[in-house]
Amino acid sequence: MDKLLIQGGRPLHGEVAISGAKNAALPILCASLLTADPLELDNVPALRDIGTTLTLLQRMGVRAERGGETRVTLQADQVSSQEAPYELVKTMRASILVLGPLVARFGRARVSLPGGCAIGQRPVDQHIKGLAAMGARIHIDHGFVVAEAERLRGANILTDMVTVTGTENLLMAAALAEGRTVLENAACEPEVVDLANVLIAMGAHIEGHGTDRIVIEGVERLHGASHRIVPDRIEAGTFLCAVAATGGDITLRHAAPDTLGAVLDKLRDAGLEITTGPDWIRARMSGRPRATGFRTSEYPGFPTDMQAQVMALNTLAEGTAVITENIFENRYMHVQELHRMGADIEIDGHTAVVQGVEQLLGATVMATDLRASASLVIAGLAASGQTTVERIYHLDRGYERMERKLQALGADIQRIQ
Ligand SMILES: CC(=O)N[C@H]1[C@@H](OP(=O)(O)OP(=O)(O)OC[C@H]2O[C@@H](n3ccc(=O)[nH]c3=O)[C@H](O)[C@@H]2O)O[C@H](CO)[C@@H](O)[C@@H]1O
Ligand SMILES: C=C(OP(=O)(O)O)C(=O)O
Repeated sequence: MDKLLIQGGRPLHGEVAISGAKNAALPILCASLLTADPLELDNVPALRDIGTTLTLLQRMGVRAERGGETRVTLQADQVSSQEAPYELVKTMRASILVLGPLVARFGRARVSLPGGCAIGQRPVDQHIKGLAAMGARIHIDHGFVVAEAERLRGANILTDMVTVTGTENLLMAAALAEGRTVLENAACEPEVVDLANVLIAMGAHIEGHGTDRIVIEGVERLHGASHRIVPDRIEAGTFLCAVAATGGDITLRHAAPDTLGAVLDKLRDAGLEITTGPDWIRARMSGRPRATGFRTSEYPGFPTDMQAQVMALNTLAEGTAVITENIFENRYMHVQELHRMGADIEIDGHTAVVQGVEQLLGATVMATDLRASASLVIAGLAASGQTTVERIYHLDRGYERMERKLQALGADIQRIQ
């Protein structure tokens, strides 16, 4: 299993290109199931999860052709199976995003329940509730969600909580349903907006995307489209945390600062000097960061996907930061690993109290989930001595060869087998 070897203490300098957003690309790849026409995508990130999704779609009969580094063309004109097997779904929970499109276009789906996940139980009951409201006959059969419907009917759906992939599944299903669907308590994330924009380009009638109330007038069929995936705001935030921890001066290219408001606010509070343009962010840091507490919440609040990374920054900060994780019930797996590097963090339920220390010490640590692995890399870049991060397949799920991007910024980091 690959590991990362990091010699800490080097400031970061230079430019880094931000890749397309994982959490936009995943639902948009699944949207290819909604039409027999080609869906041409650009700025698709080269990530483990993208590979898994393409494998899943190809197993169903979707044709997928890569054109160059970041271009993918998909065509679902020869789909032969509406099944998503456990061995793929268990490695990537976002596989549930084929459920809505399969039922909407083919009238049936058999998708494995994702199973457990490091950061929480992450059920899909709201996805099921919404599709049932649209007339799908759904039951759980030996660990699979089995759904059938001659044609989905529009419905008024109020989800019990804000769910990003739940909103996305129901948005895709409603695009081909008969009549009007209203999604209340919908997710407002930029990745949901990007999906809606692709669906509109494919001929869907959608209004209110980006707000908590989305109205969809279903159509008989959708056609192909071309689309460029939005930049990954979490990758951008991760690099900003890295330079805030190591010191230095970096510029992020192909970024979307307008999707990072809450994160930029907190990192400025921590002492990061940030300037932005339409598609770039420059960040300069000298001296020790200041402790910066936050509470995670749905967009546009502080994103849970940035919690572990800003916690890593806080372990080195001057003062005490109080962090509350409100989205997932077990998203502090990185804490025990940060402790191994000398961090002073106390957990009390959903709250973490981080007392900054002068210096972290390099150690061998183990990645437990995607953003936990990013927080360990950030800590290793700032620590004194060598840090080995094990099980970095977690990191590869959501970051495109992070070590190469960091090497280009001057970090001493190597991938080893
Ligand atoms: C591929 C993708 O886009 N992943 C993102 C998506 O995950 P994902 O869509 O899985 O996360 P949700 O927004 O659905 O989860 C939010 C909360 O609702 C709960 N819940 C959700 C659905 C459901 O049917 N029942 C239920 O109880 C979850 O357990 C969690 O506590 O949004 C999360 C929250 O912004 C991000 O951390 C993930 O990076
Ligand atoms: C939790 C995340 O992704 P996923 O929902 O794919 O596990 C993430 O991107 O931080």
